[in-house]
Amino acid sequence: MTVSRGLEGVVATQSSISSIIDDVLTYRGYNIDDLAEQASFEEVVYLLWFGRLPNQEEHKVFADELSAQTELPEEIIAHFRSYNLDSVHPMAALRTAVSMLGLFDDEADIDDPEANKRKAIRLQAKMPALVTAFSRIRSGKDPIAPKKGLSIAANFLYMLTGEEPNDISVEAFNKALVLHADHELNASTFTARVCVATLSDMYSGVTAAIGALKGPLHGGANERVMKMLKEIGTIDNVEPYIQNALDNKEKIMGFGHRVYKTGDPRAKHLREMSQELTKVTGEEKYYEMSVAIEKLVTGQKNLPPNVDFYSASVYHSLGIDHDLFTPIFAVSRVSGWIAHILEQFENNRLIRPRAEYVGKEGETFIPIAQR
Ligand SMILES: CC(=O)SCCNC(=O)CCNC(=O)[C@H](O)C(C)(C)COP(=O)(O)OP(=O)(O)OC[C@H]1O[C@@H](n2cnc3c(N)ncnc32)[C@H](O)[C@@H]1OP(=O)(O)O
Ligand SMILES: O=C([O-])CC(=O)C(=O)O
Repeated sequence: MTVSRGLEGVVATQSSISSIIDDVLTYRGYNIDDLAEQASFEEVVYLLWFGRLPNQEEHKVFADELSAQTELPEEIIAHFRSYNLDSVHPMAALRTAVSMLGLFDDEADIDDPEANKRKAIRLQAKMPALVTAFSRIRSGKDPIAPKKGLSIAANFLYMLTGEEPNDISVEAFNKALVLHADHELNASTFTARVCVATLSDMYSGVTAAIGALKGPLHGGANERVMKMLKEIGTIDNVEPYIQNALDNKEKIMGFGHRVYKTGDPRAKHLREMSQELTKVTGEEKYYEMSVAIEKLVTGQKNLPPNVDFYSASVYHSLGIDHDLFTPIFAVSRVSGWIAHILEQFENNRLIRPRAEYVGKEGETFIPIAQR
């Protein structure tokens, strides 16, 4: 048996959703750079699920279908209110809430392609509502319904704050959603596929994926990046802080990647957005500190920043609480998880690798009374 630790380099499935070839990322054959600059998040969701870009009419119908399904069951709102809101992490709340959503979906366990598409719309539509409702409830406010006619990006910011966001914020947030939507066989997407390959349901697959995204080696890194920026505090402290961390062989959050070797193509968009948005907020120091960190880490370790690095200062500049950064990742990535779940169902086979056994052998059983 040959063991590949962390399944590095193992090709576990074929997929026609997104590709990373020579450090270029595409969704359904479209370069991420074009999508980031020109597409709405709704268009990207459509593209991921149905394999092609919508025309204007299809886009409108799809956006209307999504906006008609945002309402949350009262029981989930009540559940949020019952938590110890000082200590529950929003990713944990989201994980449980998505699992609960399955309890209120009459088609949750119905496994046919049309029912799966309807579930996909319900699930995607409710994710922003879940994250913003939890955020408002823990600040002692009531959740607010989305505003008709606003995009998913605009509505997220509206439901979070209660105020209609400006165009710069909406454009930036839409771009962030586009950039995070799918990424080949990353850990959370693989988790979703493993789960539904047992012929379990979509809610189980997405719940499992949220659990995988939560960890700091994956989606949870964006919150940790912001924690690091706050700890560093000033541009003068970047060098000693990072040098000390590198000398102690600590991982610098937001750097490195299993697949990209020359750099993550999403990072440059987020770097640009970070520069623009920090100018607007007057907190340029977060952009400047980030650039200085990048210089040190790439210089010394040859590790380029990944998608999580500059997204931290972007979301901070949009006034978003730091522990909502990873839930926002999930609001976007659920589109990719669903695309992969649908693809897995289309051509399913149980996913069950092997482990090389390295434990004891030939042990003699001693009955419990004699041990
Ligand atoms: C959306 C996303 O999921 S993007 C990734 C988000 N995660 C992070 O930003 C967390 C920080 N980064 C990391 O932990 C890693 O780079 C990962 C998890 C992304 C990829 O990990 P792997 O491919 O397993 O690489 P691995 O962890 O084995 O690292 C290889 C070497 O690079 C070093 N390295 C990797 N990432 C970093 C980092 N961020 N800071 C410092 N050193 C690092 C490791 O210490 C290791 O060094 P060694 O060979 O001297 O022991
Ligand atoms: O692909 C990965 O391993 C992690 C990542 O960048 C993502 O999920 O966006």
